[in-house]
Amino acid sequence: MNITVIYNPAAGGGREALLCRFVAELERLEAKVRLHHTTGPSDATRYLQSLPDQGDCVVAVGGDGTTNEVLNGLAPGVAMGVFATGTANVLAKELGLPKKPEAAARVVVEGKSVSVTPARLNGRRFIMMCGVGYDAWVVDGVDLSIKEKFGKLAYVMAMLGQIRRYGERRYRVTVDGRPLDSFSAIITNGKHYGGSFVLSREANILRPQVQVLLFQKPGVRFLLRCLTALLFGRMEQVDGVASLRAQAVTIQCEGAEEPIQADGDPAGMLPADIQVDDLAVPVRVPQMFLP
Ligand SMILES: Nc1ncnc2c1ncn2[C@@H]1O[C@H](COP(=O)(O)OP(=O)(O)OP(=O)(O)O)[C@@H](O)[C@H]1O
Repeated sequence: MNITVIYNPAAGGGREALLCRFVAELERLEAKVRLHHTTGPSDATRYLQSLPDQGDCVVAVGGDGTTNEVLNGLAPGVAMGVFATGTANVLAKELGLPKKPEAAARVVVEGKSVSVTPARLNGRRFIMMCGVGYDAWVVDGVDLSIKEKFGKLAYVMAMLGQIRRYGERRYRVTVDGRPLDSFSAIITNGKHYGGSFVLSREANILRPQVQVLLFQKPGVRFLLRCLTALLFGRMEQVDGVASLRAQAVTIQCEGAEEPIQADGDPAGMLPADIQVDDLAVPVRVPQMFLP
């Protein structure tokens, strides 16, 4: 098996020792490994696009941002693997990927491939989720130096910092042609969010559709109810949260510059045009994986 490993030395504060163990196990399993260290944002995508042959599988070693950049450079038909060394690692939680480097390497070589259909946000692919409103403000508000030192705590601080703003913007979200209003929206491919929290029990990463969660009531008390429900995996039961399956979504916000996040990183500004992609990606998962 020919494997291209893309390692982000900045993800999760750097995990060089884990990378070495991961690569050693791949080689022990007789894989031929080509290793690339990313040099900055978008480097993974550019590097992959420059390769005449990416091999049988490209493995992202990093967090969800690295996986996103690998996904956007992946050639059609090439499988994608993940060894999660980032901060939140939502995709790894969704796919039940092991944390230990040796076990993660075995999934790449000895696991199975499942078809995951990403979606496109303004033309660029994402694999887990994108969002506007509170969700995007939190991603935008993360202090990167705190994230580097203290990991997930940076997200908690950003969440607290943005709570008061919730409800200040109303978005027009058109879900498969149906116009709806919302004070925040998350468009998700999978069930998980922010690590191991379950955002949507309706979502299924193996289905070529996205799940649209709309937060349709304003007010800090409503937001706190939603955040509490997230802790217990009961978001879709909250009165005022709508959960809809969709193929195509547009999001607009009149008269304001509003950020979007995709796979946990800033992804430009509204308006947003989100479409389920035409092409599925084979993703390496454990033999036992069930969605
Ligand atoms: N050499 C580098 N130096 C600094 N940043 C980099 C480098 N290579 C890639 N990046 C950027 O680092 C960002 C963060 O990486 P990533 O999201 O994988 O890790 P994380 O934020 O720790 O994890 P998670 O997204 O799971 O919380 C990516 O968006 C990528 O553009």
